[in-house]
Amino acid sequence: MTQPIFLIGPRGCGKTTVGLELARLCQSDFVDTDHWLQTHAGQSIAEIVEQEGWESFRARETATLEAVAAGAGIIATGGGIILSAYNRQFMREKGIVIYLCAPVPVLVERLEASPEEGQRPTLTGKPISEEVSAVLAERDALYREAAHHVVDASLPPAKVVQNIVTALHLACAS
Ligand SMILES: Nc1ncnc2c1ncn2[C@@H]1O[C@H](COP(=O)(O)OP(=O)(O)O)[C@@H](O)[C@H]1O
Ligand SMILES: O=C(O)C1=C[C@@H](OP(=O)(O)O)[C@@H](O)[C@H](O)C1
Ligand SMILES: [Mg+2]
Repeated sequence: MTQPIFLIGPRGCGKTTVGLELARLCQSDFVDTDHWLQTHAGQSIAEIVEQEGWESFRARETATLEAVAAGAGIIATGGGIILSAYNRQFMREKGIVIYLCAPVPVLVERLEASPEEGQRPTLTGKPISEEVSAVLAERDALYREAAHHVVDASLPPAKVVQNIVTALHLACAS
């Protein structure tokens, strides 16, 4: 692997889970932009958003993306990374971008089981089921615009990983 692989998609599609497993299989480095950002800030995303607002978080997210993309590993991004045209173009030019695509009911079920509110403060103030539907309707076209490949993320993690390995012709164990 000579360039980074960016995993994009909505909250709950499995970017962090699949990214970790893919990195393990391919013996690659793994970075999660949300984890990196929170560790370096010494604050959770919920705290940053509460104290400084979403715009400040988005600026930090872009700085994080630039910082972590120097290597050639697997990069799990946050669900809103594609809101910035700069980020979309940066990822496309710098590496391979994969959209983990899953339908609303699957995302809602996962997020209700594992809300991780410190990392996922509300985006709309609506209940999860309404929020996921509204946000995906706004962002699906942006995920597709940014992506080189779209994979079905409703499958079990190991299967999603395998489909990425196949789509990218990666020389990893299977
Ligand atoms: N392919 C999958 N099948 C079943 N559950 C999954 C899958 N991918 C992720 N999950 C679960 O969904 C939740 C959110 O996953 P996560 O990797 O944090 O998503 P993201 O980083 O895209 O927001 C976690 O509880 C995780 O275990
Ligand atoms: O969809 C979003 O706008 C966000 C998704 C979160 O990441 P995950 O997609 O890993 O949950 C995190 O970056 C932040 O709460 C914003
Ligand atoms: Mg994540």
